[in-house]
Amino acid sequence: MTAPTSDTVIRVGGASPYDVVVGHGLSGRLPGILGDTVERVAVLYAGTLGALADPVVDALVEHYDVLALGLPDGERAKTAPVAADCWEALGEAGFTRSDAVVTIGGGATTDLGGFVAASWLRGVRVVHVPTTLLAMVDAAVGGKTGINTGAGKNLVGAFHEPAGVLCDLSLLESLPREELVAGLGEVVKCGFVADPAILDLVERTDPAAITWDSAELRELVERAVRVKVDVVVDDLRETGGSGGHPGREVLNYGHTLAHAIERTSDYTVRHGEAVAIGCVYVAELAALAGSLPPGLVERHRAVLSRVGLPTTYDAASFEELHAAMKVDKKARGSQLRFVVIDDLAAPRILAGPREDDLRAAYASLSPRG
Ligand SMILES: NC(=O)c1ccc[n+]([C@@H]2O[C@H](COP(=O)([O-])OP(=O)(O)OC[C@H]3O[C@@H](n4cnc5c(N)ncnc54)[C@H](O)[C@@H]3O)[C@@H](O)[C@H]2O)c1
Ligand SMILES: O=C(O)C(=O)C[C@@H](O)[C@H](O)[C@H](O)COP(=O)(O)O
Ligand SMILES: [Zn+2]
Repeated sequence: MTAPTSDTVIRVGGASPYDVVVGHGLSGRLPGILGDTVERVAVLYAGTLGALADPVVDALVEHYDVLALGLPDGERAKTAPVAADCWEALGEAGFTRSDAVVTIGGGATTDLGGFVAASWLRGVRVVHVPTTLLAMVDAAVGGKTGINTGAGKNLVGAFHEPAGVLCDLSLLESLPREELVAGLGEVVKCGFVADPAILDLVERTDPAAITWDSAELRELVERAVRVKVDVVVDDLRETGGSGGHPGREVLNYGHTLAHAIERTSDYTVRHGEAVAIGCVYVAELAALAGSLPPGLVERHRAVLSRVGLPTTYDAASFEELHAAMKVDKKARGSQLRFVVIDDLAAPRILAGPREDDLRAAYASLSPRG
């Protein structure tokens, strides 16, 4: 299949509407999004990705005073000292409320850069240019920003919606295969909680054919972005859904265990890989609670492993992971809460599952039990 050449514009409604654009070669759209009241633009980019950031900076210097700030790679960017360095640089350059931030990188960069934009002068405009599949379908969209602390993942942050998101699929050409596969973890998550057509597409496509320039990848990106957009327009700040739907928390499917795995592995396990393991875990938990048929648990394993994602884990004991899960933001007091599904696209919250079930679900995917 050949991907369409025109851009797809997905509108995110709400109090501060913006567009997520999916296409190829999109940096020319930046001035139109930033507007002509902006004088200075800070480009916060993953320092290893200078070759991707340079053309964007070149396009911006024709219109603005540009401050380019290279960040540590990956999760090492999501720390308080890195945010503080950015605040210092913005202060020295005299950034005001009419100036703006552009982020270029994966989800770690958009999370850190989004947080800097949210906190500088209590909020300046930010446009995200995601360079990983995961950041295109998830991290750059929806306004969640944040950093990690010693106590856990994403524990400090803010909701700060971008002024625009440019998903330039051509930027994925240099993305290592294992990073593209990690992004599919969040895509498949969207398939289970909201859009089963994603699962059908992944199951009928040769995984090797899911490449940066394929029509299949583009359809997966657009479908996953629409899932996220539909959720965040109704529950931007994660205060809850209606009619039994978990609201924005649905996007946290698989994330309670995932974040515990990331933290206890010192972030050596990729986020998307941890999400894959976490999705199998909550499927097992839902089956133990009697709500998810065994066939759907196996479908989790099959579709995730088909694209090369892990569905087992043995690098930590249940006790270590259980302790780490307690700092999850969905927890209330000492009660853990999980997003589970009762069927495809039928999510709900499972509050306070029995510790025996938590342990048994882990034993089903780990020899460490
Ligand atoms: N805010 C949200 O809503 C949200 C949603 C999902 C995930 N996240 C966060 O996103 C982070 C994970 O994001 P990620 O998977 O993009 O990881 P990442 O940002 O760590 O990037 C992964 C690696 O890919 C490299 N890379 C990025 N783009 C590249 C390209 N085009 N070519 C070559 N190499 C490239 C990076 O340098 C890095 O080494 C986690 O911190 C997670 O918590 C946030
Ligand atoms: O946007 C959301 O809401 C999500 O939960 C998307 C997740 O994929 C993402 O990993 C997010 O950063 C997790 O948020 P957290 O609140 O659990 O830290
Ligand atoms: Zn995630």
